[in-house]
Amino acid sequence: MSFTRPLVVFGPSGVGKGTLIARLFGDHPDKFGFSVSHTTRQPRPGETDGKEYHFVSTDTFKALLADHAFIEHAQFSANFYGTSEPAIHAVRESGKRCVLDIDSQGIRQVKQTDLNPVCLFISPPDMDTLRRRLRGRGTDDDEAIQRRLATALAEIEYARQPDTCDYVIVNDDLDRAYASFTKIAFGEDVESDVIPPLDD
Ligand SMILES: Nc1ncnc2c1ncn2[C@@H]1O[C@H](COP(=O)(O)OP(=O)(O)OP(=O)(O)O)[C@@H](O)[C@H]1O
Repeated sequence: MSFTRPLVVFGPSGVGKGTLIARLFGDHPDKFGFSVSHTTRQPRPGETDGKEYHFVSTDTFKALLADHAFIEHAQFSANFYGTSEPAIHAVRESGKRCVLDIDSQGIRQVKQTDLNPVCLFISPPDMDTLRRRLRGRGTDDDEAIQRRLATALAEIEYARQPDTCDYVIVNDDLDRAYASFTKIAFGEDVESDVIPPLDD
């Protein structure tokens, strides 16, 4: 029964992962959830430890990191963020399916745990569409877009390796992609798309 397995969604920046996940969470708030990350940043007013984040000191974070507690971690400005295996299990224990939006580095690590994730690659129909979505989103300057596109090529290459993906969805038409995404999220066995050439 794949509904209980964490759903790992990955794909190049700007392909539409966040859009699909936000729509799924909006439509089914009681069925899906993100895991609660650890962070060294200070709580903002209204934030509760264990709810938005597990707030920890830098020393504690580094000790957890040394103990291989995180399946992925990142640093943004001076703050560390990490996703722990127990935090992912906790989502399932609350009766929801855990959805993870992580990069290929994180996936390699998740695959080494006993989390047994379902891996879903969201592919652009072509690279020109990806470029246009990144520009259209308006959150990055040209240099940042170039960096995201360079990283995209590595993510796509990883996705093409045998045994990386359980499913592929080409995010061409959003409603079509979302219909497949919903089925996979609910554990239905759908026919996977094929990653296009992406050589433009
Ligand atoms: N099928 C689609 N057709 C047209 N535009 C889309 C489609 N899917 C997403 N978009 C648009 O593309 C842009 C990028 O989408 P989004 O931010 O969800 O990407 P992402 O994969 O989550 O990126 P990141 O990894 O950088 O967070 C957004 O402006 C979004 O509205």
